Amino acid sequence: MSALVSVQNASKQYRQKGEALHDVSFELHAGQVLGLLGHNGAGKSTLINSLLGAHEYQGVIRIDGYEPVMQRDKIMQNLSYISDVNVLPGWMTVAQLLNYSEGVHPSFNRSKADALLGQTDIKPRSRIKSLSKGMKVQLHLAIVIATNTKILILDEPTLGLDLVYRDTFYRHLLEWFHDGERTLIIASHEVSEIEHLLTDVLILKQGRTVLQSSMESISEDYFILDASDEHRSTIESLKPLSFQKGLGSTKWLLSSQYAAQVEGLGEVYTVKLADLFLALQKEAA
Ligand SMILES: Nc1ncnc2c1ncn2[C@@H]1O[C@H](COP(=O)(O)OP(=O)(O)OP(=O)(O)O)[C@@H](O)[C@H]1O
Repeated sequence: MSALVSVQNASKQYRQKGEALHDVSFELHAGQVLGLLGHNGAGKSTLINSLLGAHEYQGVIRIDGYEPVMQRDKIMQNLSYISDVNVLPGWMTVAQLLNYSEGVHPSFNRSKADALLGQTDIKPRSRIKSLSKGMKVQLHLAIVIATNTKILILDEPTLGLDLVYRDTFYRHLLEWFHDGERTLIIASHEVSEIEHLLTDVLILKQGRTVLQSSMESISEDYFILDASDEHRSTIESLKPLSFQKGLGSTKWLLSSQYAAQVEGLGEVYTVKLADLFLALQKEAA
């Protein structure tokens, strides 16, 4: 099965800023959900804009076999993008946008879009600019779902949405995702919110990859040890990635290569992606 997204040694230099992305590589096949993580300025949007063909880059990128800048019309048939910034045309009504989508996308399933919107408070006659932020995101997702896209990129999709909207958004997203041969890239700062959705993770810092792994390997490669402070110096010699002090004990984030050496020293827990994300941001600071 060929990759839906293939990125080899992608780099990007902005004229005024210098290098914002350095030598990033990954591949995504159907069924994979990649979490693209990094603090502000890490290079997430730069990478996404390269995938969308929005700017020139160095390296080789293929979206469903097509090169994003030269073959943008081709990639847009199977690639959709939802961001926190409002990209829907505010002057249109919901019905006009659906008519338009039906006109430009041959595979657009109007009855699917109508059914999804029927579950929301969004009315066909409403102007898009009069919708709340949460409603706009729901509308955008309904259009993406009805367009039957293969590759979806989400850039902080739920920023500013309340918990109920977030929950509905991710529920619809997952139902749609599991209903076809698709891949998903989710860029976010909200690690704990998306952690359970991911199959893979790519963490960037200052344009460079600091962690690239499947979620399965993360729990195999790292663990948390909650140990009494009498063991502090033993554990410190094992190069912990981070630690969190509690009352009389400390939680250490350790690499699995040291598992045998700390046996019996305390309680062992599975590592959360959020712990690892924070530790790596500090470590490489
Ligand atoms: N159009 C541009 N021109 C010049 N520099 C840019 C441009 N866009 C981004 N940068 C710079 O490139 C670096 C990476 O920015 P980018 O927006 O890709 O990060 P990000 O991970 O998406 O951050 P955030 O989470 O804050 O959106 C930053 O130092 C930023 O200032």
